[in-house]
Amino acid sequence: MQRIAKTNPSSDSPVRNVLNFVDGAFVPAMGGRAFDKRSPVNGALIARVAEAGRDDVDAAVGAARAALRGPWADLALQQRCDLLYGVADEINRRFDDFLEAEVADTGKPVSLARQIDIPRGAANFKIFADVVKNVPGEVFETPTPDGAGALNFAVRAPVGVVAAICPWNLPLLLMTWKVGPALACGNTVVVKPSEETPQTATLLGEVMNAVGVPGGVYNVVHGFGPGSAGEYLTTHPGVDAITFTGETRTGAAIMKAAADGARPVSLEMGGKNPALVFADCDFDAAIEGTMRSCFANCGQVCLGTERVYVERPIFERFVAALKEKAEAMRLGSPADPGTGMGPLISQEHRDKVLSYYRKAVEEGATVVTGGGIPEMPEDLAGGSWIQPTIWTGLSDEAAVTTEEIFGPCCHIAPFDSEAEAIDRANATKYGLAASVWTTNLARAHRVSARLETGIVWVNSWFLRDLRTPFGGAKQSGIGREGGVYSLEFYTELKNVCIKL
Ligand SMILES: NC(=O)C1=CN([C@@H]2O[C@H](COP(=O)(O)OP(=O)(O)OC[C@H]3O[C@@H](n4cnc5c(N)ncnc54)[C@H](O)[C@@H]3O)[C@@H](O)[C@H]2O)C=CC1
Ligand SMILES: O=C(O)/C=C/C=C(\O)C(=O)O
Repeated sequence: MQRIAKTNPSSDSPVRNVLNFVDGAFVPAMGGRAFDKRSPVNGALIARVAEAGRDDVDAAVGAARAALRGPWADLALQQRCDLLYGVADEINRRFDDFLEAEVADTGKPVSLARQIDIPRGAANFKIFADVVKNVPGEVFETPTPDGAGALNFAVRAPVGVVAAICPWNLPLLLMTWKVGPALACGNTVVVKPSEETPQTATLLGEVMNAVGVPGGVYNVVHGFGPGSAGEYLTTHPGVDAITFTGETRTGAAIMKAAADGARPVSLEMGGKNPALVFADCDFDAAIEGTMRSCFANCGQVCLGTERVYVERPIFERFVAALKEKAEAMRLGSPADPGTGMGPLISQEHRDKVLSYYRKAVEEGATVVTGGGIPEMPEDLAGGSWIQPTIWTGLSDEAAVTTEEIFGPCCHIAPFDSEAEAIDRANATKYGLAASVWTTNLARAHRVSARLETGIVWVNSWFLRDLRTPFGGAKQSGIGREGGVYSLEFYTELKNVCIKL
């Protein structure tokens, strides 16, 4: 096997050569296969990515197993945590490299990735090192017939080799949200990044090597889902647990794969998230927040709002204000600090989003703004650009108001009572996140309590505290991650009973 020290050995070429990372080395696919990665901004070829076959996945899982039993298990908790603090520091030291790679893969504005994606990549290692060092334990004193008693206490052991199947919308953020807690808990990992965003996971391999994380602790295999690295990894018998973020249908397929061997899964899946805007809200804050929740990252955020319910007295004003904001948003080169919105991830995803834009019209929507492909300068014309779009006038049963679109779009509908707003917000198979905009504290409590979602933001959106439980209800997910809640998935609790 050819072993290479850096992610991109042919760095003089504008087209990168992105390799798998197995047992601490960057390696091409054993079968020699590779696929193209194109820029969402202009369609140019930016990378050739090694496509892992069964043999490559097998090697990665084998390396992870060996490290789990060997050098990783030999480290004391403090040493393990020190390495993870080192990873966080090294990501920050190489901030611009990560930023460049993430923006190249996704086309998202540099201003957004600089503020959210890359800092969270580092923070996800630090928080979980803090958590595992500080998590308290419990002791039960158990009476026994001889009067001497017994002590029961639970210790946490790593669950084993963890497969992390990752999406393309927040690649580094969501991948490290899995890898950070997995490693902090003493597991080893094999990551399968999305085929659309191979670079930052690969770059993280360099970071792992630089700070001295033993080979095999962190592995990356590239490829697609069915019939490719995703399927080979999730069906591999050497994988002990699977964590996934992505579409609900894919999550269901992964659950089926995990059933073989009765392996645990953590699933963070789709959403059709509502925002409930009451007439007593701080209007400007509600507009600003809804603007972000609908259009940030070109609408490609699982927590994003696609259904907006506005109390009737402020409905017309709200629609007009959101329209004005959407139309003022600047689409353009990610490098330009004034760019508010980049392209969608790919032409394929744009086809999907555009099919909903057409469907909205067929279903009788009023197109308040957008609805198509924007005019872009010649150098960007080959990108997967799309207009931010707002509709009104659809029923709650329309495809556009019930199915996850994952684009920069929302439907706005009026409501007349609190109970009606809650019922309509809950009338979905999804249950990830909701936003509530009101200055009435009692209402905020009442409504939050009745919303069937894993997360409720009141007068905010995507305001994250990494200690809090994060995950979805209904078909939006299984399990919660964040702070100590991540330990439920990434560790096996073992009770030790000592007879005194
Ligand atoms: N954070 C989220 O909730 C995300 C939701 N989506 C939704 O999913 C739709 C499709 O986007 P995709 O990237 O195709 O999402 P996806 O769910 O198909 O892919 C996510 C990851 O799973 C892998 N994968 C796909 N099928 C697999 C299988 N059978 N076994 C193992 N791994 C598999 C993919 O290669 C990728 O790494 C989007 O239009 C959007 O609606 C997409 C990305 C993120
Ligand atoms: O902030 C997090 O930990 C996770 C955010 C997840 C998404 O935004 C997503 O999956 O789109």
